[in-house]
Amino acid sequence: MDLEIDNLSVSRGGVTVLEGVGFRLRPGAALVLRGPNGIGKTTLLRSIAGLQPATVGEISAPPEAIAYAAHADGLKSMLTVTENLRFWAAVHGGAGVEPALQRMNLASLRDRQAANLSAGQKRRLGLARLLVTGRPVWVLDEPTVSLDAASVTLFGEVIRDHLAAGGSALIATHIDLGIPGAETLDLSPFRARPPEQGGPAGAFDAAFGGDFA
Ligand SMILES: Nc1ncnc2c1ncn2[C@@H]1O[C@H](COP(=O)(O)OP(=O)(O)OP(=O)(O)O)[C@@H](O)[C@H]1O
Repeated sequence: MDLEIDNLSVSRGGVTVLEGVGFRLRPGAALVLRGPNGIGKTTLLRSIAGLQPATVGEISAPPEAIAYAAHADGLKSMLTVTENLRFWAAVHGGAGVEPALQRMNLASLRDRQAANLSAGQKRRLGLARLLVTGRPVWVLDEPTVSLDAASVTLFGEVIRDHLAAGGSALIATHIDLGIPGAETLDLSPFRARPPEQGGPAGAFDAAFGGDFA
């Protein structure tokens, strides 16, 4: 499924942070979003995932096509690793949990409560969720935070397999995930301009100065 973004403006706390964002993500493709802290990467990804409305513009793919991995892993701390994956598989009606356990190197932790996982193990479980959704468009917000080098390499392979199977991935990341052919989109040119420079009312907030300087 294509993910096509056209002339999108997104806001945070009532303030427009990005405007005029457009790109197309085809099956088998990956697009890496870049930009300094505070530019609006998370805000853009949340809007594409359907968690908050865009103020202007169009998003072609329905939220049901999108698997979103946010900063927070969204784990159910009292459930085991396997139970967490079963829960998400049931919610999404996607694939079985065993391949996801194996693929994200979680098999030896299958019966451990999520609350008792390390930060990197929690992150691997959060990413394993992507595999049980069966959804084609992965939207990933800094997915490698807390992962060690081996797990970063592993997750890069998981993404490559997903692309080879016809999926796609939109990724905000500051590190190289080793995905051949991945394109990069720098969000800096889409930063909302202050009103006196022709931007929409409310686009400027003095508090942004530090991040955008
Ligand atoms: N509730 C809010 N009200 C006003 N502004 C907000 C609010 N929440 C976040 N912001 C601002 O919106 C801007 C975009 O934030 P966002 O988290 O999307 O940036 P980001 O590019 O993902 O940053 P990072 O790389 O640090 O994760 C930031 O300047 C942030 O300070």
